[in-house]
This record gives sequence, structure tokens and C-alpha cells, in this order.
Amino acid sequence: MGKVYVFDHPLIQHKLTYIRDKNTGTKEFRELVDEVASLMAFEITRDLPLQEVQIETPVCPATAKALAGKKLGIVPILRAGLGMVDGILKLIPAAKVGHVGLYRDPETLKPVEYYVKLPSDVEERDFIVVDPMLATGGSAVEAINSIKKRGAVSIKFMCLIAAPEGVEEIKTAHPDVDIYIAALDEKLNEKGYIIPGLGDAGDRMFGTK
Ligand SMILES: O=P(O)(O)OC[C@H]1O[C@H](OP(=O)(O)OP(=O)(O)O)[C@H](O)[C@@H]1O
Ligand SMILES: O=c1cc[nH]c(=O)[nH]1
Ligand SMILES: [Mg+2]
Repeated sequence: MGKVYVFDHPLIQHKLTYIRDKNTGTKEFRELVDEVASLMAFEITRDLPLQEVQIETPVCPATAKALAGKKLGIVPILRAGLGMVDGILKLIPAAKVGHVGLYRDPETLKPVEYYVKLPSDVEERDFIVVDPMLATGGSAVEAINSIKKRGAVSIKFMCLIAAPEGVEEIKTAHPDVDIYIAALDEKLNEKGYIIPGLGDAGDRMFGTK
């Protein structure tokens, strides 16, 4: 069964409070999402393998540690997931970036796929699928289906805010996928919005409301 990690780091929680606040404008919202994505990437990459390398410091030869060159892929779910990509790339610049375009139909709340583009060596990469919001879980489950169908075998899912319903949906559909969350909220409302949540992440990020 996939594990669920909820990050309780004070910096993440502090920044998330300002992301949630309805008085936070588009520019600041984007900057804060970028910063939280970096902080989460720091935690999520904790298990990256290291190897020993030989270097010379100004004082003497030394054996030191370097990343063992694992192939990583970041897959934002468009649109809102895009806001998390740069923050992750700041820490792992060699990662490749795929895209899955999905929107949630406002009536049925079911995901509608409109775009998929992944790195060519899908089978060899460890993927992190990113989206600020995990609500009903329909979009995340569909995005993971989509990249598995194209050959991905190692997948993590990372979001800022999750509803318990969405977490259960991923655990049921994709028990092999670990889930990384900045905050686990209370519930969904009748329109499928996370309570207390932050509203519509895509609209707040791109100023489309
Ligand atoms: O868990 P779910 O119930 O599927 O809802 C979550 C999805 O809804 C939002 O996207 P939205 O459909 O608003 O698209 P956007 O990013 O283009 O705004 C959000 O960014 C997730 O992708
Ligand atoms: O609360 C929610 C639920 C789905 N999508 C969002 O952007 N926000
Ligand atoms: Mg949206």
C-alpha cells in the first residue's frame, strides 16, 4: 500500500497560510507556491541514492558523496501544476519535465484529458506527478493512469492541499504510489472544493477569475 506523508515543517505551514488567504494576490500566490514546491522537493528527494566520488579539495584528495545519477521526471497536471515545476527544478535541475493536461468538468467533477507529452525514456524514470490540489482525486488518478499507460513504473504524487476523499481515491486506484502532502484538509464541499482549501488553484495562479 502506498504511504502518505504530510509535511509538518513550520516554513511549509507558514507559507501555506498565506497561499490560502483570499487577500493574497496572483504574484505573491505564484511566488509562495514556487517556494513551497522547493521545500517539498527537498523532503521528497531524501531517498535519492548517493555514490562516492574522488575529488581534491584545496587541501588534500578526498572521497565525497554525489547523487548517483537517478533519472527523474516531473509531471505537472495542467494548468495549476505548472506553478510547482520551477521550484522543484531549482533543486533537481537535471530532471526532465512531462505534461498532462486535464481539467475537471464543473458539472460531473470528472477529469477531461486534453494533452499528454512525456520524456521518451519513460520506463527508466522515477516520476513525481505534481498538482497543488487533490480534491475528489479524479484528476490525479487519471494523470497517473495516463503515464502508466505510456510505460511509467515508478511514480510519486505531490500536492499542496489534499482532501481525505482524494487520498483514498489514489490509494485505491494506485496502491503503488506514495503521496506527499503539505496539508491534509477537512473535507470537500458540495461543489467538490476543498474545505478550507485555497479556492481554485489555477484561477488564483493565473489570474483567470
Ligand atoms: O481532485 P479533483 O477533484 O480532480 O480536483 C483537482 C483538480 O482540479 C484543479 O484543476 P482544474 O480542473 O481547475 O484545472 P486548471 O488547473 O486548469 O484550473 C486542480 O488543479 C486539480 O487538477
Ligand atoms: O478546492 C479545489 C478543488 C479542486 N480544484 C481546485 O483548484 N480547488
Ligand atoms: Mg482550476
